[in-house]
Amino acid sequence: MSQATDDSLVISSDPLHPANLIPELCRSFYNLGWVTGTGGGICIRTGDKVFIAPSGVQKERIEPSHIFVLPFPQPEPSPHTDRVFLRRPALNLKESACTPLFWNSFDLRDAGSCIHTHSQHAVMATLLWTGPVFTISHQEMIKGVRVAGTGHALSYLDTLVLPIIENTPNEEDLKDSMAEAMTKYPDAAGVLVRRHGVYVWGTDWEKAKTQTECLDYLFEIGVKMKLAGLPTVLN
Ligand SMILES: CSC[C@@H](O)[C@@H](O)C(=O)COP(=O)(O)O
Ligand SMILES: [Zn+2]
Repeated sequence: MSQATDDSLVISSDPLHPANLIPELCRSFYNLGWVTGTGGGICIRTGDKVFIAPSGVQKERIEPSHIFVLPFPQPEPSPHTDRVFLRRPALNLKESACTPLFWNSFDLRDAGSCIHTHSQHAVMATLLWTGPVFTISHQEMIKGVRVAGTGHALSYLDTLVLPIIENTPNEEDLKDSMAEAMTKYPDAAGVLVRRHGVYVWGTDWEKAKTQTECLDYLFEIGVKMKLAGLPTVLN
């Protein structure tokens, strides 16, 4: 495994540098209840570099020096190669267990950012929608979600459909079922994970963030509607 420690890749006075944005965004996601108890996170890809937070740490207390930088694409895997890094933190940290799932969004959707939340609204949606998809229609916030997460915006008249995959004991093991769901539902902007949370991506961090906000709103109102006995999809 590479031991690169090039701090210039993560130390910048630019507040919009990914290594500054990830800690700032994780703090705001923590306050929304999306990344508490070390769960959840966000990654940002700028062309050929991917910026990823460490695993198992308080996500609201990450510092730029804790960020991993990986090349995109990764070199071809072989029995003798491991994940390749351009920069690893000096501290004894491991990259987020979400890394292979974030990679699905780059490989399959050419995303520039992917967000993983443990929002209770997402988890409740996966409990009340017991089948393979979450669906909702006739909600204004549907217009803030894009086809495939990276295409054009949905219309008020579109029904939002998001696949739900089953959880696994280890986050990494969700990679294949997430990829399968993305292939089966090519227009979906994210993938829900039952009893766990959601992955949402976009062309850049701004669009990943606003789509996650719209989807979280739709999960919350959908759950409330279902509990109130109201239909969530109208004809
Ligand atoms: C409460 S621990 C949750 C983790 O196992 C996992 O689900 C998660 O989302 C975060 O993984 P991490 O490796 O800390 O980035
Ligand atoms: Zn998780």
